[in-house]
Amino acid sequence: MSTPTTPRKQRIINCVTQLPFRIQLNPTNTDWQIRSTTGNSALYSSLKYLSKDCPEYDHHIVGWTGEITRFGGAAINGKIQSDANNELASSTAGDDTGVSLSQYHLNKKQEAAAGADDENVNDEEDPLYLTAEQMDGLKQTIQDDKIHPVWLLRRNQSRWRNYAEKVIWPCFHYILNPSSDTGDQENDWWYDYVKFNEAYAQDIGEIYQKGDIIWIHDYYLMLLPQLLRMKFNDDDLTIGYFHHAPWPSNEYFRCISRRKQILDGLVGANRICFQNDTFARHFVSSCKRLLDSTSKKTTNEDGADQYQISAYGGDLVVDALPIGVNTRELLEEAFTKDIDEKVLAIKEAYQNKKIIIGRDRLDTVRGVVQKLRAFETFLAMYPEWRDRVVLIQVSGPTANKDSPQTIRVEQQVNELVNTINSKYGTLDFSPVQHYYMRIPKDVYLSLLRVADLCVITSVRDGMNTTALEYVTIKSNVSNFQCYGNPLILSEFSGSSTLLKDAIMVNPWDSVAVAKSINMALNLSRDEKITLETKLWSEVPTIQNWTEKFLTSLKAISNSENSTSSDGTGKDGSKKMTPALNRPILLENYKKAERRLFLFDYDGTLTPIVQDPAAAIPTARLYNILTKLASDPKNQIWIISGRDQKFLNKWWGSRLPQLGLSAEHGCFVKDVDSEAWTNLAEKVDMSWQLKVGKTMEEFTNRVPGAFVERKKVALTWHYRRVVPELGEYAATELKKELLKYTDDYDLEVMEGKANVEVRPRFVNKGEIVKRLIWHEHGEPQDMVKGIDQNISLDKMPDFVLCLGDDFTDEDMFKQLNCIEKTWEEKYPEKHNEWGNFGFYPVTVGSASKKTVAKAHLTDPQQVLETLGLLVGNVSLFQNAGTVDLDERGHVKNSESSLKSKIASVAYAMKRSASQNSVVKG
Ligand SMILES: O=P(O)(O)OC[C@H]1O[C@H](O[C@H]2O[C@H](CO)[C@@H](O)[C@H](O)[C@H]2O)[C@H](O)[C@@H](O)[C@@H]1O
Ligand SMILES: [Mg+2]
Repeated sequence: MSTPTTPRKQRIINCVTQLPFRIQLNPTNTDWQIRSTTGNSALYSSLKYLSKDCPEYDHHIVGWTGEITRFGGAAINGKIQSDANNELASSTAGDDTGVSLSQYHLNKKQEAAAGADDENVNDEEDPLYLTAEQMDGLKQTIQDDKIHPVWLLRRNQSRWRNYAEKVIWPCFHYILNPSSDTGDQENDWWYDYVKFNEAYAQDIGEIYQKGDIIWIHDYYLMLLPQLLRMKFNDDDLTIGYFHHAPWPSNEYFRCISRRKQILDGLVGANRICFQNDTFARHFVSSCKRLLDSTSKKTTNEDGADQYQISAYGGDLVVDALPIGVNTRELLEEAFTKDIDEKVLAIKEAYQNKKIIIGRDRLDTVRGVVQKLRAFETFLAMYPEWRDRVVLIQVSGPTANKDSPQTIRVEQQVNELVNTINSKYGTLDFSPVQHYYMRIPKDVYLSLLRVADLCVITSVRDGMNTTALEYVTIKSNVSNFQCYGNPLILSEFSGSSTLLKDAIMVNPWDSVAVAKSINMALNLSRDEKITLETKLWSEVPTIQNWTEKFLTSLKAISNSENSTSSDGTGKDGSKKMTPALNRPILLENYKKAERRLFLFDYDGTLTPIVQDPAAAIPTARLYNILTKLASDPKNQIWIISGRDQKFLNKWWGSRLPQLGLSAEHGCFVKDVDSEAWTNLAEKVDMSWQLKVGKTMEEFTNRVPGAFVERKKVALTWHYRRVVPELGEYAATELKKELLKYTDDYDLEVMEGKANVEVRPRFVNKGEIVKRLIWHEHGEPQDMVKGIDQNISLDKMPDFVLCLGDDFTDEDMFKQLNCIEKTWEEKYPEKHNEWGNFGFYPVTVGSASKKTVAKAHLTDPQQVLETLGLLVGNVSLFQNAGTVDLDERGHVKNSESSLKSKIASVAYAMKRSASQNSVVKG
């Protein structure tokens, strides 16, 4: 009799920037204190909900420990202490069973503690120094096999935050920092940002199981989706990314120097979700502008807009799902006897006064300055309210509290508070009560309850959870007449599209805000209740948000797991192309005798730029190709859509050793020759008239478009057109052009922001076929037919074919086809890597739809790879992503070696001192 098997629970790996607790060490003994953190309450309550209330999931949390510090207070022995704001830590990690830290982690930590950073050597005063006993203490304290800390123990622990907090965060909130130095500092920050993401990828690698759903949160981890794709190269891998912050307009986003890398990292996800549709749209337009992606707008099951993005040929879904709050728990916590008393006490303190509350972080975007200005205007405009209203403003410190901008905001706030209080206050009453501090949750809840009005004037935020919490509290009918009081909300807050029935204001317009405050305070009870009823129905619960996000990810996972016969997902979209294995390529290159290089030009050897005439080769590219061409074993061909004129100007006249093929195979110039063969000579060209005319008509209607007329092919370019219009016009143009294809045997091709027409019989694949079935090094006769009886040892034994575009797929197909033929014809003649040395490599992301066998991300990586072959670039520089050793140093780097040596030296020093203690 077979025993019934329990179905496997769906595993969720939730990746957050920081675990929901802080780890602190008692300075006087080995006790650890683990406290739940404040802030991020919505996200953490989602984690808590998944861990506690969703038995259908096996929920794992991966997150950085945050800065591990010492604390001054008394130790709490081996117990996790939760504070009022969040209890996740106690709920998920509170019992004393099991061991959460794998030996791997502890070893890592121990070595990190013992080994020096590249810039430092440990000493016992270092707050990061952990003895073996302290380590054991930590091991016993964090006991949960569902929580996976990411240890990043370099001396300067906050380094991991720099790029996210100093570059990304400001830009995402429409703040552009002036460049402070030559860019070196930003480079360092970026380097750490990459390493931070790499560390997560490494740790997830330890726990990942096929079928897991990975959910990544927010802008510290934007490279992680693609890193995981590359790591697992698993068709079943489902990755969702939720962006909690705002996403700026492309005009801002494109100011980030690493903008492409960031997008490239994100598009590894299957679904990317934002707080509202505006952010989703901004993201889509960033992808269109910077990644050349296309998008299709549809609607999701809730009837909201959804975008199907095709980035580098891979598909992903982009939409909005505003986060919610744990309304049930909040109401339970807010309506207790203890808080009743606090509410009464506040009311008592401000008798006969209306209470306006504000709770914001004190940074440049939360609009505290704007709020105070508006309040000042309000008191000036409505003298009748002067001693009848108090504004209780609680401002919490922000992560960037030492930045000059934050310091300036602090000064402005202090000045405004003083001005208002001295102008409109009396000896025994100040109309603004400003508290610059973190307040405990019970105080916060009391304020929400007692408020007659809440004013939120942020100039930019993702989702203002204070707004949601306020509306939740006001939904509860209780004593103290606090039910249904109104909310004033900035139209720039991410929550404004959700809480449509709040009283909307422009925080930059003090007079309008002042009028709104007056109006809100004068609302009748019925009006307030009507508003609140509507608002309350607009607040999402955290449970709903969590479930909706996961349900949509599960749907993606199910559809992609049901593979079609060719082994791809149902829609064929998420078959991942692995990164090119460059060390093996190098080895194969070295051993090969007859090497053939087949290079596409635009988007492969040079980056795509606005103006085709500006896509010219760099000196570095010349150097590398000159070196490559100087090796007699090498034959190099550029097979491009460009015309002869362009290729001659930049290549033929400078490096005649290169073979050239222009206009997708219409014209060919052999290696070491100047003569061009026209393979389209006999083709009827009368189609050019009609096609040209149609293209011109579209050009006249679409500002920014233009026609590139080559000898044979005609190309309609729309890179400079507004993306949505360009795409629409290209689709329409294609429809028109398809009308001519049968009469003239033409092919209409969609390229990168272009539509191109050429005779069907030529394509890049045909050229490749000719070049491979050929005696290596001998001159080509382009008119003669192909001889497939040529012996294998005369044909190339190494073919590196690189291309970025749709037309390059013909080359890859041809290579795959020849490889197959050779497999059958010469089954015994594989090289030592089990193949024939063919490398069809696409230039683009891993998620691109392609028949290539590997990928390089961009022309930069192409150059590095070619540089590697000619010895210009070391393997380490060429690594592409940063490969870390177990202490967070780049693998095989000098600092890694130094750190290892220091670690050994330290261990020896320790054992020597222990021995002397024993002897003593
Ligand atoms: O086969 P390729 O060498 O990749 O050439 C394909 C087409 O490339 C050129 O257009 C593309 O690159 C331009 C420069 O970066 C860019 O501005 C344009 O939007 C791209 O479509 C070229 O102008 C075409 O003639 C080639 O067919
Ligand atoms: Mg190209």
